[in-house]
Amino acid sequence: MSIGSQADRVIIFDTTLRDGEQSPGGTLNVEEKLAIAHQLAPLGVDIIEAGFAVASPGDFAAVKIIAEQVGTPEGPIICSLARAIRQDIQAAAEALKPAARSRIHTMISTSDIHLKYQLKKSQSEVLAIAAEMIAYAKSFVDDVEFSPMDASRTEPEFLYQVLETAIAAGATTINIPDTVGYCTPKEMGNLIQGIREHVPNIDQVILSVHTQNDLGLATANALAAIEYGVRQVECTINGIGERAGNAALEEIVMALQVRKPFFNPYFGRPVESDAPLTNIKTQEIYKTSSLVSQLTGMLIQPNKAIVGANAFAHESGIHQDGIIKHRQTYEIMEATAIGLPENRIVLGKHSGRNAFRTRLKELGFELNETDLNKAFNRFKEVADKKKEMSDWDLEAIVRDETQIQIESGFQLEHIQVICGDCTCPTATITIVTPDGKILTDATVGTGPVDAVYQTINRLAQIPNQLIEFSVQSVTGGIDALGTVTVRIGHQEGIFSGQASDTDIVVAAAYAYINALNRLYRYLQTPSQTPVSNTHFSQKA
Ligand SMILES: CC(=O)SCCNC(=O)CCNC(=O)[C@H](O)C(C)(C)COP(=O)(O)OP(=O)(O)OC[C@H]1O[C@@H](n2cnc3c(N)ncnc32)[C@H](O)[C@@H]1OP(=O)(O)O
Ligand SMILES: CC(C)C(=O)C(=O)O
Repeated sequence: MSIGSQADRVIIFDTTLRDGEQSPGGTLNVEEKLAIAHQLAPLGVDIIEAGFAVASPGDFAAVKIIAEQVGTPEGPIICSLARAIRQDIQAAAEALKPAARSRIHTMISTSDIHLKYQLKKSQSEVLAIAAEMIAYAKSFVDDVEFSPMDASRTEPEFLYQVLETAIAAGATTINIPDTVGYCTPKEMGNLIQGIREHVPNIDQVILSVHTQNDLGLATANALAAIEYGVRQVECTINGIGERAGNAALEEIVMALQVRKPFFNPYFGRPVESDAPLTNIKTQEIYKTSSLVSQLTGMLIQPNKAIVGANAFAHESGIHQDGIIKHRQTYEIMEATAIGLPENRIVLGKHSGRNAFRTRLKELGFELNETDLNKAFNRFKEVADKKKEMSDWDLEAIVRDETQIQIESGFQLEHIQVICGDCTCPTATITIVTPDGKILTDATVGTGPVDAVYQTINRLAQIPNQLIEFSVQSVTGGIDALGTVTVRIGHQEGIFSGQASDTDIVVAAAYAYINALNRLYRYLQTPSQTPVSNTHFSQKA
């Protein structure tokens, strides 16, 4: 089957900042979105869906500043989502104005269940709205993407009709969302094939797919869609997103890279062709993944494909033996391909700034002198307690020491905790309040962390609910750095914080203070900040 005007490689549409940000508790503020967008550009994504401009003043500001700073003529296309509603399209167009190349992505549901219960509209009404709103979006930008939401559960005949109408109205990309992650890969293939056979003008546009991960099939479905001629995939870093998330960018890209001979024929190329299948600079993957995890507070499971801590680790003897004899016995790709360093020199308390700087550079962190010095001092402190510093320790340190600074908030001055099996866990804590007061208090709790949190609550006086508390050991060993992630709830919003230390009670205190500071900042300027806010990881 010909793919007509479709691209000769897979266009990577990154929606980390829109659908990814819909992860409960994983939302981002403007500075954080901008920091991620600045990393998505060198990663080489073709399109950044920077947000949903109409959703909040914060999201509008984020789309606008990303359009200004990242949407340069050489940079990616900047996109905003919009419902098929004038007000949404106007907001998107306005926010996107500064971008050299911009796209409005408008969508409306097409499945019977959505029409009946959500939109309360008939098929003919939806058809008319789609045509009118695509034409309206076209009056602002040439590049208009249309998504029939819940496409995979839409009656095929109606779907074909909507798509034909959307293309006639001026859509330049047609995106097929498996909104509820319901498809199997075979069904996805049939769905795309059906569209390509029954929508007469489909070859005039780029065909795209958006796969959700409810059944853990998002990447498989995206790859199946590619086999059937889709030339744009919508995906997110680390696969984050609404509910179980989206297809992970790093999985799709590395599958296309590692299995190029398998995919080449679907692009009409000889099996052995070496032409790239995406524009992604894979060496930027690891760095991007860490940044997204850090700023969203969404930890990466150790066994996550490509970017998990265990993805390139070999635990068992037979595997280690094979790896020593010949790497490819148990590795289908090299860690360096995603930006991890090849030779891991051991850093410890005797290491100097140069080795430290070099290793950070290998890991993808280029720090200015101030940040480097801060991180180096912390590195020395931790190295005094730990024999060996792993790459993950270094990342935790850089994460803690170099993130975007909170302008105002509480600071933890001192913490002392007494616990054991014959005493009441007691925490004595001193904090500095945002207006400079130094306050000290002590409280008993059911355990050391409970005592710490109760004491901080008495001092800070900001009511909230602890929703999640998790500790992750950064590396193995008794002296490992522990990273604590905390999520707290306050009315509609969820705020999270993260911090690392060799003492997990200390890390817990800093993580909690970081989350509280997010909440505090939100309470100071609610209209400036998204309703559901995110973590902030800072250890003073
Ligand atoms: C599958 C996806 O990921 S879609 C993207 C989902 N992302 C988000 O929703 C995040 C941002 N959303 C928001 O901030 C808010 O929901 C807003 C600003 C968009 C809308 O807020 P509100 O005006 O208060 O509406 P609310 O969210 O309660 O309900 C959604 C409304 O949009 C309508 N709607 C939903 N999708 C569409 C669409 N594609 N086109 C037109 N109308 C739509 C619904 O029918 C409902 O209308 P109703 O109030 O007349 O029943
Ligand atoms: C807006 C669309 C593409 C979406 O996110 C979905 O349907 O899941």
